Amino acid sequence: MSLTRDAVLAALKDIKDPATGQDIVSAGVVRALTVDGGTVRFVLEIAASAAKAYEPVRADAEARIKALPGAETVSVVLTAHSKPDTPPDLKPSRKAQPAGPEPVPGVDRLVAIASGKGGVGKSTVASNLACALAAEGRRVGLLDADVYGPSQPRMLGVSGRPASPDGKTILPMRNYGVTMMSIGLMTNEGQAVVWRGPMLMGALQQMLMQVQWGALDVLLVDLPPGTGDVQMTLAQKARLDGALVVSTPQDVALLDARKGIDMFNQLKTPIYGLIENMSTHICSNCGHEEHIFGHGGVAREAEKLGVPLLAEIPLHLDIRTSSDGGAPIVVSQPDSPQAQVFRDLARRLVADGRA
Ligand SMILES: Nc1ncnc2c1ncn2[C@@H]1O[C@H](COP(=O)(O)OP(=O)(O)OP(=O)(O)O)[C@@H](O)[C@H]1O
Repeated sequence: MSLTRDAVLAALKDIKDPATGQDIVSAGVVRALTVDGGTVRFVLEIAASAAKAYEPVRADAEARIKALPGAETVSVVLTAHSKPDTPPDLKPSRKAQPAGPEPVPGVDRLVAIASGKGGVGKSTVASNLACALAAEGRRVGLLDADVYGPSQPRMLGVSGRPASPDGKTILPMRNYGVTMMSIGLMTNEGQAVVWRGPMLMGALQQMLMQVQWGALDVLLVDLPPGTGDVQMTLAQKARLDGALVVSTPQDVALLDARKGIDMFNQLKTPIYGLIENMSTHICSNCGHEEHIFGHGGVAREAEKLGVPLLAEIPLHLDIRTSSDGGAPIVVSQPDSPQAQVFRDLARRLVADGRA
């Protein structure tokens, strides 16, 4: 029996909206529902501050739809409300946006660096990979789209405001051979920013399309963790060539990484591979190796998912201190074994024509 939109809506009507007490369909929380064969996708549009309260609702909705006859793949994402009352800081200068993904001008390849879970070292991988690609002679850009914790200015030792001489385009920053732009350079330092859906889209689109990236072999995009607006917007607005998914070996991180991979599959973005970070701990005093977070989990997961495991990056104090100090280990200790892992990753991506 094939799954119908009505059957999906009927199942969702059994779920109560915590904010209004109505069912989530009547409360207008369910948006952008598509039912395509056995694939069901929709968003739950909620207030930005209510994300925690709605996670059980999201999980419940996903479980109920999955249990319907004919349901195969179900994607439910939480997205923040679009209240028109707060004007965005960042106004895209173009009004009508063309539908469908566009190439980023001058950029040959657009590659996302994603993680399902926060704090797994996605930004550390992104900055080191960018520097390693630059060391291979590639023209590389890094767009820090981690709206919830932009860390690339600190990791790449970049500060100051990007200039906009004509008021329309933005000049990117540059360090260690990497052309970079970060959402953190466009907001005031230390200022908490609550991004709503449309603001995110505007800011991301502006950073992709209005920054003068110049001619680049590859533009890496450091995404926020998880599966939300930024990921969706990126895949819908820009022609994304592929994604690298970073995970630590723990089960919880892997579980989230799987969700990330599922999302990219649904967005039809090829997964170039998994990167295991904090793979083994190497003691900075004695060099002793220890598998703090377990070992082999990401390799097993990669095999299960049929994607390559591209790198296993050790947990090493120097990786953290170098990033904290504004010179990634690939730059500050290029001949160290830790830097070598990133350089091997860069070489592999170049050899495969992906960077
Ligand atoms: N392999 C590693 N060895 C040592 N420290 C690491 C390693 N990878 C990341 N770290 C440290 O872990 C912390 C989190 O890393 P990072 O900011 O790159 O994670 P993230 O996944 O981008 O986080 P967020 O969820 O905030 O975007 C940082 O202090 C970083 O220096």
